[in-house]
Amino acid sequence: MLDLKPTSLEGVVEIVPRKFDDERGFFSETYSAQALAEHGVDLVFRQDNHSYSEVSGVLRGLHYQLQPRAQAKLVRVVRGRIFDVAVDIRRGSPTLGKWVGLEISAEKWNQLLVPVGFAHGFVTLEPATEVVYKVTDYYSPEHDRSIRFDDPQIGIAWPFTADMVQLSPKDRDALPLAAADLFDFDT
Ligand SMILES: Cc1cn([C@H]2C[C@H](O)[C@@H](COP(=O)(O)OP(=O)(O)O[C@H]3O[C@@H](C)C(=O)[C@@H](O)[C@H]3O)O2)c(=O)[nH]c1=O
Repeated sequence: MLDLKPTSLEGVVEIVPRKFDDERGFFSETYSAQALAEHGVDLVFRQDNHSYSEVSGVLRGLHYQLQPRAQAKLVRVVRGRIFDVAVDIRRGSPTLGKWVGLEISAEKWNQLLVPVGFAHGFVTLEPATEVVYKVTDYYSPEHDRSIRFDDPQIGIAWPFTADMVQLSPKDRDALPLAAADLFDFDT
């Protein structure tokens, strides 16, 4: 049982799994292929990822893998909070370059589904934040790409200014959208 909420970008959806609280704590099915299929989401996930960020303001992104190793992602937070972002990077898409961002947290128990064709990134809003996400293909460094998180052409309203965030060297050297390898709209 889960709730599916559309966002302003078609295909990017917020998912809220049911959570059963009781005197011991809670129980929740955090992923059910069947429950997602009932909502028309038919994906095969092949890898689970878990990242830990020590401080608030750690920004990872905007990342994607090119075809044929593209990944859809199902993102959740088991500790702390993030501002999670998906950007449409499909050439020919009516929403090319548009972004959607929302808070994903352990407290809200929500998830973000980022389809193939979108770049993904997040910034931590609390220290010791742990993000756990499923991806539909294996990591492939040759296909791995990063787009600048602060590309003015995209204009993401991050909750931190660029001088406040902590980036990896790869993300510091990322290309703007205009210079990036994109997807085709029909992929
Ligand atoms: C992403 C990834 C990284 N690694 C390794 C490579 C590197 O040595 C180390 C850290 O990698 P990165 O700096 O790319 O990690 P990170 O910046 O956390 O990358 C992640 O960011 C978020 C926003 C995403 O959407 C993910 O798909 C992924 O790109 O982990 C793997 O072994 N498997 C993987 O799937």
